[in-house]
Amino acid sequence: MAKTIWVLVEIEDGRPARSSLEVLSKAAHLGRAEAIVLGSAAATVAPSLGEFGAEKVYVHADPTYDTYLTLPAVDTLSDLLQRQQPDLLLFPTTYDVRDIAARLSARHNLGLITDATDLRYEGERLEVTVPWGGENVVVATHPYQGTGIVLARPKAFSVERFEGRQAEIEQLSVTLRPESQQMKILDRVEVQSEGPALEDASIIVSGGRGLGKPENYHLVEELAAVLGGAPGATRAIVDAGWLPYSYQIGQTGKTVKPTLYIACGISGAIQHLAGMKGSKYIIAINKDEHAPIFSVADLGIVGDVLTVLPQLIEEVKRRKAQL
Ligand SMILES: Cc1cc2nc3c(=O)[nH]c(=O)nc-3n(C[C@H](O)[C@H](O)[C@H](O)COP(=O)(O)OP(=O)(O)OC[C@H]3O[C@@H](n4cnc5c(N)ncnc54)[C@H](O)[C@@H]3O)c2cc1C
Repeated sequence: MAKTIWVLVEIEDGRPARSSLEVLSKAAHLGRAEAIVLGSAAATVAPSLGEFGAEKVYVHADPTYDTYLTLPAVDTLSDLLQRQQPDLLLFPTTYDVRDIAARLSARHNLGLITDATDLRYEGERLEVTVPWGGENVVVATHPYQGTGIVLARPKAFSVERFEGRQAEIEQLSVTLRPESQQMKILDRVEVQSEGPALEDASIIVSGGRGLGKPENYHLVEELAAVLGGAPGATRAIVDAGWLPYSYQIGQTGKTVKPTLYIACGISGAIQHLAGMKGSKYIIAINKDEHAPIFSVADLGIVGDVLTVLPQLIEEVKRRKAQL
């Protein structure tokens, strides 16, 4: 029998978030995909989800979900889980959803596998692929019967269209508990940046501690700008306060998959590689010819970033001027 897979669909700017649609498309290939959409824009978003693979959508269009952090969503999903037992909750890895998944796992004693890059059913058994440092992966499963939870990495799956599919819509009637309205969102602050977002950029120029000091990071920004890409960073320089966390790429930062990733003064620690080694082409600039980053690079430049970057920027500008 087809597996029933629930996907929690987040809303961004009144539309379903891309990371949710990626996971919904995957769920539709694995079995019967059912979406849950919560918040003031839920009723508007719900009808479009059939096109992305949902066969059924549970809707609760209540603004409380927009105002309070995660707990109202956890309550609603918990109520739904008590009434129905899907085979799997397949969720995108985002800040809120990570929190929701952890709380559901604890409340209902459900197995939780995080950081998935792929999953499939082998008969009744779910096999989840999880990167495990360097070139290694592990295949994990939920050993017990019943619902399991998997959090998938962003960009692990593509968004697909299921032409003509129309989802059945069920309005949830849930009473939201006042005791779950304790963490109120006071303000939403959008970090202003020019050029494409890191997650969407097809070219990323990323800087590390090899840049020497924060004032040199402008070289990374300049190269990203002339190439029409986005600037990124390692945790070392984010932790050092050079840049906000939104720039961090790696295991505890963003996972990116651009066509071209240029690593400048980055050693290539496994935690950094975890977030960028899916890039199609990697260029590394490092003065240490034995730096681990060269093991994943398609093109390696052994040299001082402070010398190489200005030359590269000038050369790109010169060639662009000739176009
Ligand atoms: C649990 C955990 C999670 C982590 N998560 C992340 C994560 O999400 N993202 C992440 O990035 N890191 C993460 N880290 C940290 C990671 O282990 C490394 O410490 C970090 O990636 C190193 O950053 P870096 O390459 O900028 O610095 P370094 O490792 O110090 O490397 C600097 C490099 O620059 C080169 N260099 C120096 N001067 C020059 C120059 N003038 N020109 C050219 N090259 C030069 C050096 O040869 C060296 O290779 C995590 C660590 C842990 C324990």
